[in-house]
Amino acid sequence: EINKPATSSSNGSGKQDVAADIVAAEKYTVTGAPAGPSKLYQGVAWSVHNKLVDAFEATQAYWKEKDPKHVYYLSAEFLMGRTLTNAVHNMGLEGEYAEALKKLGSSLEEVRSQELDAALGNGGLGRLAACFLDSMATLDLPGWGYGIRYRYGMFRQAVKDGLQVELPDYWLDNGNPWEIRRPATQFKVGFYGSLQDGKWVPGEEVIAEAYDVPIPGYKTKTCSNLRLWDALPTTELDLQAFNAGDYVKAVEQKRKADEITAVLYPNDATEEGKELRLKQQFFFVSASLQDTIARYLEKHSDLSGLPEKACFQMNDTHPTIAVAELMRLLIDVHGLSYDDAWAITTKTVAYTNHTVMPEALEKWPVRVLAKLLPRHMQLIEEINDRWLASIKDHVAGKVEKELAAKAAAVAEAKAAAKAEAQAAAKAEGKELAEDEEEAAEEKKEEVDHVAEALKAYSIIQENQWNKGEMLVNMAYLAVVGSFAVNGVAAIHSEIIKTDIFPQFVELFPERFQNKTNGVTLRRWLAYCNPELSALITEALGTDAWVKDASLLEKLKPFAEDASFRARWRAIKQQKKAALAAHIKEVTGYEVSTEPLFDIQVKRIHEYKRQFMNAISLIYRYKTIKEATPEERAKMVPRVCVFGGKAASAYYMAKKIVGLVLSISETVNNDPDVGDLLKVVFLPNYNVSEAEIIIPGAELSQHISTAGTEASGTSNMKFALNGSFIIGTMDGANIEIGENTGFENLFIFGVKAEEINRLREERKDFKDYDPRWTAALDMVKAGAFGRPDYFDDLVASVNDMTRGNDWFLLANDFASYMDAQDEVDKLYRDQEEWTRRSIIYTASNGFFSSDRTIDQYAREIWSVQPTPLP
Ligand SMILES: CCc1ccc([C@H](C)CC(=O)N[C@@H]2O[C@H](CO)[C@@H](O)[C@H](O)[C@H]2O)cc1
Repeated sequence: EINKPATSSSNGSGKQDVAADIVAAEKYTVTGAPAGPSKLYQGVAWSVHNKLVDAFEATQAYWKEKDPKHVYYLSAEFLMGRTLTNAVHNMGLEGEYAEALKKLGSSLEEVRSQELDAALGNGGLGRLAACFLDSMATLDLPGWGYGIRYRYGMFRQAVKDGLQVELPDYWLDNGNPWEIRRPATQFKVGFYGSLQDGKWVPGEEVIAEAYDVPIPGYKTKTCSNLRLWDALPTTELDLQAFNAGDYVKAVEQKRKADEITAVLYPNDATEEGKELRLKQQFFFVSASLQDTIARYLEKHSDLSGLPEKACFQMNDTHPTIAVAELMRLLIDVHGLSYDDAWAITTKTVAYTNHTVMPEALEKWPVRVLAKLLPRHMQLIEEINDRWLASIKDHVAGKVEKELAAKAAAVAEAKAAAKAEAQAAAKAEGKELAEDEEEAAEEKKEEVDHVAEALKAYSIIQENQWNKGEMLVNMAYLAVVGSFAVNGVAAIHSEIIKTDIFPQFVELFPERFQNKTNGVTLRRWLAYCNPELSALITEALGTDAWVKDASLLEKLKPFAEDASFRARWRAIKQQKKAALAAHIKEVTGYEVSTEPLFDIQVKRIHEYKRQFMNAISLIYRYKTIKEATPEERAKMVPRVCVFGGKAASAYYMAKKIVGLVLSISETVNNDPDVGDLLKVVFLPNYNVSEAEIIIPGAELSQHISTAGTEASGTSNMKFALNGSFIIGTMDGANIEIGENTGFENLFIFGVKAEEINRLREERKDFKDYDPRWTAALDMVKAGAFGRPDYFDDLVASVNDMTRGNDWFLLANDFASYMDAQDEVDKLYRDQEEWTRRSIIYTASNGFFSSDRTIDQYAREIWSVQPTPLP
């Protein structure tokens, strides 16, 4: 079934003649591209494909036979990036392929840049899923990822006339050697239609076809799976319609199927609420659940055993329709009772929350859900009714207590008032009259209170911005339908308990956990920074740290060794040079490698405060312009790099990109500035760009308003590559500080617990830092061109009359600037800087996704490592 391009036989030594392999596989390439790196890349990729398939089949066959419990990671996004380097190194084939490519007059370095990124994700959430797959395979954990095979991934970002433009991501045009099409693995998925005597009769049906992407573990035979679903029409061409000349109708079904998996929604933290988005979510969830149940029933007949053999982890609320779909499959298709189905569902499904931003929490209008998925809406209503019924007494008890307390307070106040009035009346020699109907009023009120209080627990709730419209709160459905709920960093897991789900924590506190994020050390240190990795391996005398990150701790003593520091610094310089070359190639800007390389790369979002960074650079520019030669001589030069995509419909984020580009244009072409400051916006930030940028960084910025960034994962990648962090007490910055020692981080800004108060008071905020005002005045004065264009951006943080600056940039600016001065101060002492840079790498093995996944496996999934014999 699996298509394996014919490759050459072994060269008699049993050792596969990889070079011949590659040449043979080159013929297999789809594109017919002329000889050259891209064709060679295809040849290498297909030859690696074969080795992957062997490992994949062996693993899946073994797990099928052993039938261990599996975890299924349901995610609408998998930001995989490139595969070649990761696959060759994880399978320990780098030697063979380097040698073979040398024979063919090329190298892995040369061919790997021919590969297009698999950009099936927006940012943090999608990349985390990819790191998790690498760790699950490396830890030999039986598990699959389930997602969508988008035809077009995350848009490619280009810059035109100083603005972001979005271009389609034709990532499949040259074929995809990393997937295996499974024409035999297909499931029907229905939409719309109606309920006829309780049975759902879909109005539209498509076929979900599987594509398997082998996921090789590091230094293990285990090769797990990422199954992505593509949508096919039940009938490709409606010949009747065609013959009747209705050509549109003839291909209508195909068009409808194609649109489901056509494109990834490019929003990173604002829900769009488009019906097609829900269609995408249900499509991959239904196919994944049907697939898992079908494979379960191949070995088991009783579905009540499913929780022992499968666990579904929902990557945020995007797959949460799974709660209703599993109920439908168990009841409508497999004939279980509601209670049995609910018992199975709530023992099988778990939910991870990745954001507290209100605009990112999905709430589907009942109208939309009922139209697209009438049976599921019916089930969600039943789930909600039974849920509210099950907690009614608890809530009534609470209301009673609160009312009693309030009544007592009111009575006390009344009694006091009455005593006072009576005393006053007595003083004037008059009697006081009793009033009946007040008692009646109290009685009536009590009834409403319980109903009112229950609303706070209801999965189905009224839209507070559009009275009368009912919404399904997908996060509430996820919490009620899951046996475990976790946040992605310590502070975040506390915030979701206190701010997002307090009423649920009250009822089942044990369900709430924390699982601090992590990143794979293979891609994000060993493979993107082989030079630094070689030095670490040499120092530790082993490369075991790549699989056991806690061994990095042993690097600490080397920080005190000057010669080791010199080699460490030399490698950082090397990586800075590589980054500088990339900047030159992509932007044309020449940057020196002497300055401090200061990086902020992540999705553009107001809460991530790229704008505050930009304002600080305007002031740095102003300082340079006004400085005397003596002062300039003492300044620490900087190369400041920005990277990140703005969601295509996110107006303010696009303005921020525009401002950074204007600052870059102005500063970099200002002869007065020279190498003292260069500002660069690197377009199309993605996984492959990150692999070049992160090793070349010396300072990375994670400056979100405290309490807004759930975790962050680039902070971990920078820290592991010896790059300092300037940041707020937010997300995983805090745990990085705890591991690295806060004295080694440049922490600034208000704390999460102060935010609400400061937001209250922000309208009377007066003490603007003069550096802030000076910088914004330059923008308003047109120092960076098109002042009108930036007017509302400036107003968004500087005009409290318009109730702005929600993310408190003005509040944090002074301490941010002071922290930046601390950075300059330390950078002047390169020995101390390097010493601490080594401490960063040595202290943050905790942030390996192997540690994270090991915790999920033990504390949520109850899945055991099942390595091949
Ligand atoms: C409905 C649109 C939408 C799309 C994506 C999202 C994601 C949850 C946003 C996201 O990527 N969150 C990031 O997840 C990372 C992995 O846990 C965290 O490290 C980041 O802090 C968090 O912003 C929300 C809403």
